[in-house]
Amino acid sequence: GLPSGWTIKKSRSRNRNYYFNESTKESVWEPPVGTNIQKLEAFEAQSKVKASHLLIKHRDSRRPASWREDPITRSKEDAIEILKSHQKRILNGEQTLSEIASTESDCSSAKRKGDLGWFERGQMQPSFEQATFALKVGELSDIVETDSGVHLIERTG
Ligand SMILES: N=C(N)NCCC[C@H](NC(=O)[C@@H]1CCC/C1=C/[C@H](COP(=O)(O)O)NC=O)C(N)=O
Repeated sequence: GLPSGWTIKKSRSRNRNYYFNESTKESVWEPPVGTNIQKLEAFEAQSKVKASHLLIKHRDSRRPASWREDPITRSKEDAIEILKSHQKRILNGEQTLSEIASTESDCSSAKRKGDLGWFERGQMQPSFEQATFALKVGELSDIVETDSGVHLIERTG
């Protein structure tokens, strides 16, 4: 929604967006004249997502250890079977992802019921990011593989 020649940049120092004009090289905090504010707000809204996840690691994980088990020696196939059993219980409403993640997730986020907080593109491993941004708020992913292991993801924001 910006006039041509302008781009949005992320200011690290003040954790907010600013607007940069490629030709004049000027930076401004407020959207330049001619910006379609509705479109800009829609774009900025979908740039961050909030999610919780349940991670089951295996012996080929980039770090085959966790708060709950060290070392982790299960095979990737076994990790997928374990995650499928959790997926079934979540899908039939027996348990929530948060409840299971608290005791079963091999990520330190287990202490926060699997919550990873808000994140933007470029922060998580590509397959995890892609899967999360494809979810609607409240939706549960299918099994997602990353170098960390295998995950179920619930988008919460
Ligand atoms: N911004 C937030 N909240 N934290 C930084 C996350 C860094 C990011 N992490 C991941 O992509 C894995 C997969 C999705 C969640 C995640 C968690 C990993 C999984 O455990 P590990 O393989 O590291 O032992 N534990 C922490 O990082 C990365 N680019 O490596």
